[in-house]
Amino acid sequence: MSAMDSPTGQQTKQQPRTYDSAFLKACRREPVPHTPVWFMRQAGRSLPEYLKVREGIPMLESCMRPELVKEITLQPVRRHGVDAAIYFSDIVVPLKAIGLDLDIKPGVGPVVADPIRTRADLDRLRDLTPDDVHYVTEAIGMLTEELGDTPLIGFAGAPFTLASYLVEGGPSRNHEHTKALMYGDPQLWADLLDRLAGITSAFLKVQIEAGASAVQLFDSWVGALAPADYRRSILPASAKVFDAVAGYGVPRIHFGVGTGELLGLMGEAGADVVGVDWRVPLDEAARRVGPGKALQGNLDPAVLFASTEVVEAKADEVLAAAKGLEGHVFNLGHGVMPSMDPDALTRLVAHVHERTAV
Ligand SMILES: Cc1c2[nH]c(c1CCC(=O)O)Cc1[nH]c(c(CCC(=O)O)c1C)Cc1[nH]c(c(CCC(=O)O)c1C)Cc1[nH]c(c(C)c1CCC(=O)O)C2
Repeated sequence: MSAMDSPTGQQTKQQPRTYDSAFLKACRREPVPHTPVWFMRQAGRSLPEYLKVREGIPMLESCMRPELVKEITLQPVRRHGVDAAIYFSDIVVPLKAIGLDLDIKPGVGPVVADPIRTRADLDRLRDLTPDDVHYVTEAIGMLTEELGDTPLIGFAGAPFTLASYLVEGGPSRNHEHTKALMYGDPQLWADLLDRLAGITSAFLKVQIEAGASAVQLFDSWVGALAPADYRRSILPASAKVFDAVAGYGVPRIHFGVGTGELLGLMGEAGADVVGVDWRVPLDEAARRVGPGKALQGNLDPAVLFASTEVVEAKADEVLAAAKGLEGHVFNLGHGVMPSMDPDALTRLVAHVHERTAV
């Protein structure tokens, strides 16, 4: 097989269609025709058309049906006119794909039957091969065709956030078992994160080679850690993931919640774009991250429950704080909530486009 027949060859051929999009330009810190907008969790339960196509199909099963994944990924692009699509999946999909016994419980989140806490448990975390997630390659192939010049963002969970679900056995407020392992057995912890970094890298590579134009690494719960612990116990594994996909030249976005004290380190791990939650204004976030990186964020999602005037005024505050940035991708400070009014999101996209049009 020659290089041009390989999935990588296809990627090279597809890249130009999305290359000049506002989203990718902002990620590369180039001038943009308008500030690009997308929303974390834009595909999902805030949309009636999502609920309709998902009816009776469990979450993880829906992630393995390419036609359905394509439809759900496209829904927010059609409805809101966002500048990028995010691949419909979940951070636990690659873990399910290597055979772990886990499920996503509605209203709860990922639940793992047998938590991973000992060295012997590590054997259950085998490497991920493209074959394990053939449905991802298939779905992305169909998606990039339909999306045309709208970029598709691939994503994965970062090693810490995945470890938290695996070690706790489910969602956790305090991450107590996870931290006990991290502090109590640093070598086992490092080996666990290294393994997860390998799985995550392989999963992101599959998405990029199938045609994703950017990737986001979600470390949603890493804000639970102090900077010194992040640097020692997390950064090496996240850096391994970013290094593994550096050669593709697609922008790498890194996001977590409550990460005000970690923004600089998350950039250092190798992100091109650092996602910021609503707690730190973007001008201050830029000081913490330093030069050479774009920022993504950061309207408080709860603002969307206020009146249109309030939403627009708060969005303008975000845009004002972003004024001097090298590159800005507008987003919420965390995901869309299921009870949000989809029309408020559509109006917000139009408002940001209008306000920033050059
Ligand atoms: C921590 C995390 C998870 N999953 C994800 C993260 C990181 C992002 C974040 O910080 O919010 C990532 C994720 N999960 C999902 C997406 C789809 C793409 C998109 O952003 O639109 C993405 C990017 C679909 C989903 N993932 C999930 C749903 C809801 C399941 C359903 O529709 O029945 C969707 C659409 C389930 C899920 N999966 C997870 C949680 C916490 C939940 C919610 C549990 C609940 O309240 O029901 C784990």
